[in-house]
Amino acid sequence: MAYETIIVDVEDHIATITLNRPDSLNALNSQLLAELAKALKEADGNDRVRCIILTGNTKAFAAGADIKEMSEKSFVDMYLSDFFGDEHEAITRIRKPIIAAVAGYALGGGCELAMMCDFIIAAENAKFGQPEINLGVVAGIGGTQRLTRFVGKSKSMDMHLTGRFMDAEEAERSGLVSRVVPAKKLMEEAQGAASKIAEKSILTAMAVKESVNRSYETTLAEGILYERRLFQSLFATDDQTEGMAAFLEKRAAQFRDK
Ligand SMILES: CCCCCCCCCCCCC[C@H](O)CC(=O)SCCNC(=O)CCNC(=O)[C@H](O)C(C)(C)COP(=O)(O)OP(=O)(O)OC[C@H]1O[C@@H](n2cnc3c(N)ncnc32)[C@H](O)[C@@H]1OP(=O)(O)O
Repeated sequence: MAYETIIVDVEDHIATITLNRPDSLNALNSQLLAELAKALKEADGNDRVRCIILTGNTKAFAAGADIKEMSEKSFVDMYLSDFFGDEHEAITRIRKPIIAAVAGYALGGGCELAMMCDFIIAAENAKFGQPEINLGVVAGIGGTQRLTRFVGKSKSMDMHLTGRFMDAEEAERSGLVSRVVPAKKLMEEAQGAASKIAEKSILTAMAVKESVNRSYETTLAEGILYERRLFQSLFATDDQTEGMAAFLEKRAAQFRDK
């Protein structure tokens, strides 16, 4: 399908989705979000795809929701349509791993989008923030909830109340991002991580994603039980047999998603 606001490239079992509204620093308008939802769903359903990378350009991952588009909305518009409700569902239902490769600005909805991915690899020039307070609103798609869980109340409250940005070094130090690399190495690093994930059993990769995400939804005891049942259930797969046999035979495992 031809997209206008994103670019989709599928190669070597990796789907790379690039946000492509450079004139507005990839502001997330309804068209881009609809195209992104469709592309993510297609990648998730494409048997050739084993890992997804979501990225922007060197200046911006996404500078947030499109302020011009939102400025024309009323409470009634937002509430009756449950604005952004479908978008949240669309990304949280994706079962394959999604890596956010962030350079430049990831602000507001851009930061929230990156946090909904499975992990973030940041370029040294990345800047994260939830500056919605400057617009007279709070974050609207998980920013106050995920950032607080990821970096702690004090830093999250600081960022939401002051609207300040955090740079890549602070983001890594606070646990928001997994790795920081030179901007020119960002896609190489993200593709390297995606390639490693693509070599694993998709069954196990999906189970890992479910189990880690479950830790934000339940108690420790319930989460440990959920994880243990997933661990036990994977012993019913050929991939577990292959993985352990390969180790003992000192060879690379050949997983077949069975
Ligand atoms: C489908 C799959 C799942 C998807 C789910 C996740 C996505 C959810 C998206 C919706 C989220 C809604 C809830 C969210 O919490 C609400 C928000 O995001 S509110 C917006 C928050 N962001 C901001 O407040 C940042 C605004 N921008 C700035 O502060 C500055 O632009 C900057 C980033 C500091 C850069 O400053 P400069 O370098 O000076 O550049 P300019 O300001 O001149 O910008 C260049 C150009 O881009 C336009 N622009 C920048 N940001 C936005 C924006 N957010 N919306 C619209 N347009 C933007 C700016 O107007 C300039 O355009 P020009 O004037 O040149 O035409």
